[in-house]
Amino acid sequence: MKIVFYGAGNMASAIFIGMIENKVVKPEDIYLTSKSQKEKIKFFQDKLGVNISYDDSELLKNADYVILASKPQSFPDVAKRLRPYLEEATKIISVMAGTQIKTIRRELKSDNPIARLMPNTNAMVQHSVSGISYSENFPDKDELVELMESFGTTVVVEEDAMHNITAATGSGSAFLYYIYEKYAESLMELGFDENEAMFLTTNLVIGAGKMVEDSDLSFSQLRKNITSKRGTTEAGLDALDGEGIKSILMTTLNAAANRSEELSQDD
Ligand SMILES: NC(=O)C1=CN([C@@H]2O[C@H](COP(=O)(O)OP(=O)(O)OC[C@H]3O[C@@H](n4cnc5c(N)ncnc54)[C@H](O)[C@@H]3O)[C@@H](O)[C@H]2O)C=CC1
Ligand SMILES: O=C(O)[C@@H]1CCC=N1
Repeated sequence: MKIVFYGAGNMASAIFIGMIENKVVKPEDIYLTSKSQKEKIKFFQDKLGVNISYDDSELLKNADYVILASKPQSFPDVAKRLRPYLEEATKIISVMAGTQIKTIRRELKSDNPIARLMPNTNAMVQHSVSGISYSENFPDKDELVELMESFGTTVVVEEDAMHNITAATGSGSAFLYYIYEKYAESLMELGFDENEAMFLTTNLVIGAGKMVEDSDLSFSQLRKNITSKRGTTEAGLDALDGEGIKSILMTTLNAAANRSEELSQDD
């Protein structure tokens, strides 16, 4: 198997590190190229044993998969590199937010099989939840799902649903990290110093994550188990509802999904 990553930034590296750590793909099957991060990909070569190259003809020769992992705005440059050497049977997997299959096809000027994948950086710890949608001519879907499940779970969706998946889980962990950041800052306002605030928040997040993973209870039941009648938790939750937590989250998710739609119209 030969898997070539065009782009070796935050998302690509989470994917290939996740794949390698799970031993589904051998480091020697992975090829990296980039534009801006030459030292970083040298580091990946030395640390992980993956291949690196800037020669598109060498990269694309007998490639089974090409992963498009640049920013959407850089895709025209990436397409220019791919066009002369792309072989017919190579499957194209794009993680770019908002870039539609028809745009990828148009820029590559090819009928290659294309799938869009919307993963998240939890791939690095094999916990991405990734949306997948396929072009009509995509063969071996099972092989792709198996590969993508080496770094988490997958859901197959129609391409239109990618905007919502991008908001919900592509961007979703950033929304949660931001809440943790603000939680730690609020603890500092309560009077904890920075180290204490970080220690308390980090352990709270890890503990809550483990409870979600290990317990069969719903989020709502886990919350109820902490909430005493007329107690401290009830007071805090009433304040959170009073501030409109649900509507804040809806505004957040709608803004992200709308941006994905806008990116698809830039095509
Ligand atoms: N960061 C995330 O959590 C997620 C990102 N994505 C998508 O992944 C893509 C990459 O995002 P990040 O990894 O965060 O960006 P990044 O800025 O960390 O990495 C971009 C990579 O593209 C490379 N690149 C740019 N022009 C190139 C060219 N002409 N040839 C080869 N490589 C080129 C850069 O050198 C760099 O390695 C974006 O399209 C984004 O929508 C999708 C899901 C989650
Ligand atoms: O912010 C972005 O556009 C990308 C897509 C999903 C997560 N990061």
